[in-house]
Amino acid sequence: MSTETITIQKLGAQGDGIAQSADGPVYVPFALPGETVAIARVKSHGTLMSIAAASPDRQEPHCRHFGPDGVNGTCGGCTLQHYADAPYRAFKRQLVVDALRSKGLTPEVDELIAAHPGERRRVVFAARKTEKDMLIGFNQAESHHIVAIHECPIASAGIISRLPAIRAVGAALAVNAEAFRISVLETLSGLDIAVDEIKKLSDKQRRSAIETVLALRGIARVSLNGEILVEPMKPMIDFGGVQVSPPPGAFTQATKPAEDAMADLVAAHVGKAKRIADLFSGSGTFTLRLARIGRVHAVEGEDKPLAALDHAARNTQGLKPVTTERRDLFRRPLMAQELKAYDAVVFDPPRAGAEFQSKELARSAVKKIVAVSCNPSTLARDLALLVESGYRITRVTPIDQFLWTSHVEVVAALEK
Ligand SMILES: C[S@@+](CC[C@H](N)C(=O)[O-])C[C@H]1O[C@@H](n2cnc3c(N)ncnc32)[C@H](O)[C@@H]1O
Repeated sequence: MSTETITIQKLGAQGDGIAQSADGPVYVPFALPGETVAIARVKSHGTLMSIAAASPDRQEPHCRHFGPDGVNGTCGGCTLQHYADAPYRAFKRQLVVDALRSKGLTPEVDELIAAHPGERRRVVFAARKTEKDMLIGFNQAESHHIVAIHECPIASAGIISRLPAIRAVGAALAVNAEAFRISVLETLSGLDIAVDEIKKLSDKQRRSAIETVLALRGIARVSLNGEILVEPMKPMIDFGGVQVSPPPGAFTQATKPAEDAMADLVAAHVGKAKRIADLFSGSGTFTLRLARIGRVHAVEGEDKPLAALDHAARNTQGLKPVTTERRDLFRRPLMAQELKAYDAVVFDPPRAGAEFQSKELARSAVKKIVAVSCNPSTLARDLALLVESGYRITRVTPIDQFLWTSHVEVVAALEK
């Protein structure tokens, strides 16, 4: 390890400060562009030791678990909370601009739709039962160490106020000292808690866990490794005025404001299309809103979210017809021939993007396409395929739902 003083030039795609040294780039977490910092260096990784000249954009962090001096270690989330709002938002927008430019695409990119503290309704906690305590928190960056938390500036008040109940659920289910995960979704009827990575549970322990949960307030459901353990209330979430009960551990957008912003953009881009396909539909975040515009065919790889979506669509008045199809869109994308049935196609794949589906869309005559993505680099690859085949990008909007991180969502509209 060597110690040196360097000047940070920019932030990288993961949010680390990057400085150029004689032997290549050095990545320095928690350092900001323009700062001169002393670092302890191992190869290309620099640990921030002290700041010789701070950026005027450096601000007080919102959380005491933050940074190299974080209480009880450094929580691995929110690594950009010391960056002032305006440059932080400009950095996230620029990630999208740069990713598109790397594929030769130069559309106008909107300002970032901002996220705010207290909006996160979906939080995944790291947990471990010790002899003395039930630890609930977040993993320290690149470590199994759990930074125990009792507050969190990004999580919703409904989750933070129920941390004692979440801790009680963890304690009731933990078998031994192994680390496990507790995913919490705040729903209209209470918390939907999905516990994973606990392998063995005796019948006695199961019964006692159920009793514990039933005595707690504000818990709608607890599931263990995907199976419902106890469900005092059906967890319900609202997709544009339609109530859906998602399966345990189902994908939902992490914040309601970002979900609404994405859904509004998707609906606006789809316009008056009468025949719509919603690919990678999940439990119907976009499908159920789009069903107010035209008939929608929802395609998704998992059974349970589709069943939830189907049930909600069948029990809601005033929607146009909704059909569902379980299909592995990575192996079997909707082919150009099948795409003839639609005026508009929305696709919202996982981080890997939708390369094969984009190739088929590129061969199709679908008039409007809306691409939703949580990964600007795979999005850029997929959009480039569409642009090469004659589609025109009409709007690109970056949206923040993972506050103070380098993750950014994007909604892109295309026409032919
Ligand atoms: C980013 S989520 C979007 C879900 C939904 N559009 C929403 O906003 O809630 C991606 C979805 O793709 C689904 N998925 C993952 N791999 C898939 C595959 N190979 N084929 C079809 N769907 C897949 C996941 O189950 C998940 O529901």
